[in-house]
Amino acid sequence: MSKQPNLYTDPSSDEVAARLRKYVLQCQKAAFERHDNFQIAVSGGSLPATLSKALLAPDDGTLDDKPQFSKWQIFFADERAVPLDHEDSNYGLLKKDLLDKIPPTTGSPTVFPINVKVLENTQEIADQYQEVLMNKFGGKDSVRLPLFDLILLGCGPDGHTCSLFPGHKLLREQDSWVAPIEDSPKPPARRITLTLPVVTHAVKIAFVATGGGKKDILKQILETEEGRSLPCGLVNEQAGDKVSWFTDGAATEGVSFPRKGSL
Ligand SMILES: O=C(O)[C@H](O)[C@@H](O)[C@H](O)[C@H](O)COP(=O)(O)O
Repeated sequence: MSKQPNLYTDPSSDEVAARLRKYVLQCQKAAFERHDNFQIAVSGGSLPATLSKALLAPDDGTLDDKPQFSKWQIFFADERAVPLDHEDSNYGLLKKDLLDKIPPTTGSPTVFPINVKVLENTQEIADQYQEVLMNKFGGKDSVRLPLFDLILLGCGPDGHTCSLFPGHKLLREQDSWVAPIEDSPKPPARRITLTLPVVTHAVKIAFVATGGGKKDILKQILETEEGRSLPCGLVNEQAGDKVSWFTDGAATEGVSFPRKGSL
């Protein structure tokens, strides 16, 4: 894939959230032209809080500026093998930061958490989550890969994304849609994650990275050869201009990769 990802840099995290809102709503509009719902996957980390700031801001009264939550289907790009009310749960985080704050009059998204009855077996959590995806996106025999309208991701300080970590064998997984990981270097160790082919197949992929703690890794991912083989770099390489990075000035200080102006 020769096309480059889109890099957007705004001065503050509030402005990042405002731009992210516009982008998500553009993706929603494009999804409604293809089908009657908006199918997204989200990660954990700081993303749910930024998403909440973006999506719960007052709208301008037009349909294009409203998240139509009742038509949203929200899946998890990765999840930790813990109960849904555990402080490490990505579902729990999304619930606290976003879902619980959506005004009931706006309509509620349909959310697809992991099956907590099989927590002791990460392979089984992954298999069951893959089955959830098969039901929603067509079985594995009828579609090669699920096609998310949008996947929203974070970027770890080592260049990981979802629960795909640098140098890990999971980066080579080609067959499964959802895979278990028992040795995540970021705690907790036991998780499930969408695989790289699923992530890069999505219609659009957005990374949100803010704060000075991200500047070294962003420079590496966007500007160096070795950064291209990190998980975030592989997404850039394989999905090209389907990928957009939403960053603030602190996260991209010293990064000379060309910025995009408007969305
Ligand atoms: O569940 C997880 O641990 C995440 O999905 C992980 O991939 C996260 O998105 C990054 O580590 C960035 O996290 P921050 O946004 O908090 O830096």
